Amino acid sequence: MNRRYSERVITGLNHLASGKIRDLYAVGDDLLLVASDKISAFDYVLESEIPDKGRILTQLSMWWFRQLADLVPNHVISADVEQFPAELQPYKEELRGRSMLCRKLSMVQVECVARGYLTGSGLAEYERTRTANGVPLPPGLVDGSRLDRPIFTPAMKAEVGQHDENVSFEDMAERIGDPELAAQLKDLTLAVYSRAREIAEERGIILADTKFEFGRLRGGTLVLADEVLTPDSSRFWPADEWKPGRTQSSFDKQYVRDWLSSPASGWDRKSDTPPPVLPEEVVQATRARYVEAYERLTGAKFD
Ligand SMILES: N#Cc1c(N)ncnc1-c1cnn(Cc2cccc(F)c2)c1
Repeated sequence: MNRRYSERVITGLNHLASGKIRDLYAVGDDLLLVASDKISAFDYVLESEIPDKGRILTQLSMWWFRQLADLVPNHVISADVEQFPAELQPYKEELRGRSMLCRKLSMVQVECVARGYLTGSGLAEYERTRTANGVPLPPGLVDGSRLDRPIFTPAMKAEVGQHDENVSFEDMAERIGDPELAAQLKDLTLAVYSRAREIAEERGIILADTKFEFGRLRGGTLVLADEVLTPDSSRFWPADEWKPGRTQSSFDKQYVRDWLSSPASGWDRKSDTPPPVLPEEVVQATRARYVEAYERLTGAKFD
């Protein structure tokens, strides 16, 4: 396992894997997803942590799973540590609010991305070919353009630390060897994104794009996995600052990006050096943005 994350791993639990921000453990036949307070920016996982980020994003995921339950089943058993198995009870204060006990799935090896707006890797391909994952798009689109209808832009999962490979729908269908499943992934991804985008826009937040992961239960049912519709798996933009033709302001990471890009940080993004520790005021302002996103979307106070 990558040494960088070793200090985060809860010794005594059966650790399976670590992503940049989260850790995965085996608990009997189930899995435990634990979100840290780490934050990434400019493709680096920063040394600084954002207090409560793991709890805020886990509780946001749980809220979205409940909002979407009529559209798609999900893998969550419980996010209440009081209901966790006995072997987890010694760790319950460390796990409280930031962990989800989930059913172990046979994961579909596709990152199911829905885009309602053009930016990032989708924009880069469009600027070269006027397509996104091989899908022709209208002329004249710019960074942040809202698409007439959301598009499905799948990616094949890459090794940790590498970027996923954007592929066409047809290529994805061939590589998973199941055209029916490919069509189901596309339909579900677009339906769930469309519902979530509406909910977010009613609350002044643009859900520009998002990445879903799906897996199958033992009986074959396709369910929504991983975390969903958080600022780590999606691009959240403040709707009142949206202006196509420029880089949009990130709802949650703009303070971090601006400070790291400013002379105050002393950091050169083009250098191979990792970003410096964040000033406390940037940490606290970023925490406040995560709390604001949670409270505006769910209508509940974060406590
Ligand atoms: N969700 C889920 C899931 C499931 N319900 N069943 C089987 N496998 C997974 C699963 C496998 N990789 N990941 C991503 C991942 C990697 C590293 C750390 C993380 F927190 C998360 C998720």
